Amino acid sequence: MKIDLLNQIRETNPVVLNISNFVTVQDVANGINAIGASPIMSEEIAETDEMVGISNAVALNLGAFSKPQVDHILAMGKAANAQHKPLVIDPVAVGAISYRKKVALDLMNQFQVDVIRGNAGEIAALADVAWDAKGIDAGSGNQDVVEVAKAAAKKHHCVVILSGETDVITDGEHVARVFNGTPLFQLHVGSGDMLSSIVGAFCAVSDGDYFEAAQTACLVFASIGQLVADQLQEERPGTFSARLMDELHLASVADIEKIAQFD
Ligand SMILES: Nc1ncnc2c1ncn2[C@@H]1O[C@H](COP(=O)(O)OP(=O)(O)OP(=O)(O)O)[C@@H](O)[C@H]1O
Ligand SMILES: Cc1ncsc1CCO
Ligand SMILES: [Mg+2]
Repeated sequence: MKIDLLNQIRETNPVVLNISNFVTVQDVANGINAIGASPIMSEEIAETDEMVGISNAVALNLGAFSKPQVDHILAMGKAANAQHKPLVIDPVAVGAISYRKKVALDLMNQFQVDVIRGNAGEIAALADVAWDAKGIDAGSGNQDVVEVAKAAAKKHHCVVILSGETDVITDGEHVARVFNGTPLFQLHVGSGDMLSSIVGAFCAVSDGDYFEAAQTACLVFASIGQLVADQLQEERPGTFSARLMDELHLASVADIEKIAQFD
């Protein structure tokens, strides 16, 4: 685990280009900014090549798309591949809505993603493993999440992050797990979206080792959430979300090293 990648983000301020969803776009932009990278969002297909050109990573969020946006997402993914920019996808609710799964698979057949970041319900759907996903949430299932994540990574030839109480990160062979976090993340819609785009920021400074970038992003994000939760007297989702932004900006590598739990 190379926690020092956090300092590299803060030193080099990489540009992370996002297709976001209208629900969480502000949190995603501020989360990227707070951790030390530079967000830019796009809604116009005509600017795709130029946008990808100025970016150091691309994050595609499938949280709320219409047909014209699917064309835009496709163009963005293809441009990221053509311009050799790291590409992350967040397949929101593909476990709950069959149309979304079809669109996500169709897109991923036409470009190669470097990292997929989703919860157990989403990753199980992309691995074709039985799971009872619930809307945008993970839902429930009794398969081993490590095996689910490995199957998805092998199927899609990329790094997979299956997030949850324990985050599982795998390239299909090697597996890392992050045990940090807080249930308060679940009370803030968009925690997952923020993580996916922050994975993009870590990929941007990773020299092409996206497995390491993905692990480190999970460790940093989950640990910072845990730091915040540890400071609260009771469950306060509003305070958590504001303090999360503060600590994404303020937390040091040493703060994270003190509480980091992973294997
Ligand atoms: N029960 C939990 N305990 C500790 N940490 C958690 C728990 N559930 C989720 N997390 C953390 O929350 C963050 C977001 O992951 P999550 O799996 O909730 O994404 P998601 O389901 O896509 O969320 P969203 O609803 O925002 O799209 C990750 O850092 C993960 O480690
Ligand atoms: C609530 C919700 N609906 C579509 S996207 C989204 C935010 C989580 O991605
Ligand atoms: Mg999500």
